[in-house]
Amino acid sequence: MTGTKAALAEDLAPDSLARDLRFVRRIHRMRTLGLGLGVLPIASVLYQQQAPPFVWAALFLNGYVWPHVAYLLARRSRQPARTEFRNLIVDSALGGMWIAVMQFNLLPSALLAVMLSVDKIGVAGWRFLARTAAAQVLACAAVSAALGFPVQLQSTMFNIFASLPFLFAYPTALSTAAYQLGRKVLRQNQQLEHLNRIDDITGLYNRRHWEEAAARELARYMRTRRPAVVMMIDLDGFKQVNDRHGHVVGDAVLRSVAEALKGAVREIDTPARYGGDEFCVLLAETSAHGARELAERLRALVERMEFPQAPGLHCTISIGIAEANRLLVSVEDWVDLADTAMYRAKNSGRNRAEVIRGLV
Ligand SMILES: Nc1nc2c(ncn2[C@@H]2O[C@H](COP(=O)(O)OP(=O)(O)OP(=O)(O)O)[C@@H](O)[C@H]2O)c(=O)[nH]1
Repeated sequence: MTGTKAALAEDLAPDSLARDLRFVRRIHRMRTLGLGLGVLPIASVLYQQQAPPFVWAALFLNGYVWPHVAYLLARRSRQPARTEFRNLIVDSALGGMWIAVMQFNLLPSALLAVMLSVDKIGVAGWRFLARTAAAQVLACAAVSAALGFPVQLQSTMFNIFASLPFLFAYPTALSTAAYQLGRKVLRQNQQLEHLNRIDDITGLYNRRHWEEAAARELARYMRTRRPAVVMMIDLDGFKQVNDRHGHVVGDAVLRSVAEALKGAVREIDTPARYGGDEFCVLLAETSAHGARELAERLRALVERMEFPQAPGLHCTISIGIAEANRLLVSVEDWVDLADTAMYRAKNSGRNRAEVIRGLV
């Protein structure tokens, strides 16, 4: 597997540890920033309340120790993502607790409640928010009840200033993370789309991609009457190669022929694996005459090939060539024509190229 393919497979796997750990790291960064800055508005209220030292200690632990504890818990867990979701619920509960301790001081409390909601939606949507909000409300109600339901809504200028860094920095960081995630998904979709068009064994384009390219070329031919050729190439007696030498050697033969094909055609041509032991090439701006020269070169190349895994093995190919003509209605017609030429080559003794002429 190529690096890209391996990374993509890992990301798309239903249970990928590496992906979970990336998720845990992302949450750790957001939590460290959010709590680091979230401490400021809470501290401004505690300062005004002249809170006792143990409350300050609790704030310090929550703001600067809990992010690292949560990270370690998730990292060491067998199911890091699941543990991280649990940590996020704890975050919300602790947030609810601080709202009660601040006696619902309006701006810091609203800020805390909003930030703890938007990041949950960003991580896992509205359903998850419902769970975390429940934890937040319960913790808030319990602590407020324990304190005798004190309410002091008014926010001072000091509270407002202390809230500003959190107010600006956290949403910015959240939207940056969401943007990066969106870009990544887009990139992965593009990679997937590309991989869906590549043949695994040979690395050539597959039939799906090739047929689309051939349809475009046929449409171009109909508009411009510029020559174009479809070439079908089939290995001779490939079943025997597999039977005698095994499928690993068979695959190596397919790869070698694909390499020869890639090396022989021009940038504007489209070689592909049509399926099984059959290859196809779309040759733009090429007449049947030019295609025959290429076919001959290719035929000679394959005939001379040697395979270290199977000394003494020699392979040949039969090639059918069909130029585009105005009676072609579809790519299938064009392929049929080239296939007919290829079967003629097989029936005439193999290891040769045949051009089909005229409008069939
Ligand atoms: N190793 C390998 N073999 C494949 C693959 N795909 C198809 N084949 C084999 O290719 C062989 C094609 O055989 P046939 O279509 O009968 O043709 P042939 O033996 O080449 O005979 P002619 O075409 O008449 O010369 C079959 O044995 C398939 O199993 C593949 O990806 N790898």
